[in-house]
Amino acid sequence: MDGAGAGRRRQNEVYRAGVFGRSPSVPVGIRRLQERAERALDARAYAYVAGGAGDEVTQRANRAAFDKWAVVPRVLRDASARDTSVELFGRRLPAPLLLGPVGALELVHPEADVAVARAAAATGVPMVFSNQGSASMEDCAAVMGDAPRWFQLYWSTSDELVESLVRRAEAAGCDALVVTLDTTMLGWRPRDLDLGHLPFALGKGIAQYTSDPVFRRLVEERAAAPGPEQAQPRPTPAAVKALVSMARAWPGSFRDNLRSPLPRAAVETFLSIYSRPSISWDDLAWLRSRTRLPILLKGVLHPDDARRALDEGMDGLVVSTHGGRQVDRSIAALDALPEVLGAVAGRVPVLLDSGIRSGADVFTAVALGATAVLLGRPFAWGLALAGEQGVRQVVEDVVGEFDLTLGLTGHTAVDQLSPDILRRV
Ligand SMILES: Cc1cc2nc3c(=O)[nH]c(=O)nc-3n(C[C@H](O)[C@H](O)[C@H](O)COP(=O)(O)O)c2cc1C
Ligand SMILES: O=C(O)C(=O)c1ccccc1
Repeated sequence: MDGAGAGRRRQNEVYRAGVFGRSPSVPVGIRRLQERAERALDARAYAYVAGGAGDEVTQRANRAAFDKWAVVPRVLRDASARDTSVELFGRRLPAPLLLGPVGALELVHPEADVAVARAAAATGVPMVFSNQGSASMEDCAAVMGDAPRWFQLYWSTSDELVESLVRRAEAAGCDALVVTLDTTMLGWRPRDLDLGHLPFALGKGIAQYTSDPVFRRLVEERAAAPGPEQAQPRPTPAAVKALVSMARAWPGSFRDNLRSPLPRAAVETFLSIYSRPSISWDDLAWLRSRTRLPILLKGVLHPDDARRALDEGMDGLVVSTHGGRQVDRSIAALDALPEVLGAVAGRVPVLLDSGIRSGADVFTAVALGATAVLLGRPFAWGLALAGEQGVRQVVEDVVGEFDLTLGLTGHTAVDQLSPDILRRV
């Protein structure tokens, strides 16, 4: 779908549906949407998506930060014809909105990333493929036509794997790379820890690895040359699940694979490879020299880091707290945005996520100066309840409310928004 005008058409559809009484496939209001998802999901899947780090102070602060801003609408400005589209890295998007990277979505719905990819393509809103996806970027791209998509990278300990992922993202038609920097280690997440859940989530987010030629070669090398025989501890149920998903990822009979050293080698390789906590600024030049795609850094909250990112030739930032899942008591994303914008001074796009729940939230973030925002948990709730259609409706609802808010505050285009329309309350 073309970007310009798409938002408008969609909003008309939303209205028509409402006026003629077609009931939505998932609740329109975010609270009921999440309540319904909580009832539909098993306790561990719900805890995994809903939960945050520590006492979830940052997760709440991400929402409270929006409540500290109020919109002061303007009247009598003819807002009859509106355009919600924005241009980002040379491409026109239907709204300042993307679907953020969310890993292990198979916990929520069997069609996982592929259902999200179809919904993204249907709405024209870009999908950011997660490095920890439950489906490979190639399988997602295959259902998207030439609709926009980006790839999110977790920096592996293997440069070879990083390079392979980048080449695959280019070949899969991705328009940008998002390097997530706030999750070199998974945060302290009591809900998951209490349910003994983490290895299980990791096991559902391995498709980018098991579909990767470099990863597969490393696993086969490890399986062929096992280290000295060690007494293996009795695997936990979660570890058994991880072994089973790894065994499924290789060709050949599942039973034979499960008996072979492959699954264990795959899990060991994955655990030793998937993250590199030693990553530092010096590593960025290496990535910069290996791709012409725009590179954005996700998880930047400090203005000095924003300045450094520009010095390193980065093309954009995503101000994010990872949805409050990483550092409890970290500053809320929206509270960090103004200083980051000050440091960037308009030189590159600055995106934001963490706490976006509605079109009114998109409006506030964009009015404060964000170029676009990423949606996270809300589309996962839509996916949980109604698969592709649920994601699609959540996206259409957010864009529809954004369009209405734009018009009802006296604007006809996104570039008219500025902090003038907001007051601190
Ligand atoms: C279940 C779940 C899985 C996530 N997985 C990833 C991931 O694989 N990569 C990544 O960069 N961010 C990941 N995130 C963070 C999101 O991209 C985004 O920053 C966050 O969801 C924004 O917060 P919000 O959902 O509360 O708005 C994940 C978030 C959730 C809720
Ligand atoms: O849960 C997350 O927030 C996340 O980023 C992740 C990391 C590893 C596997 C799956 C998701």
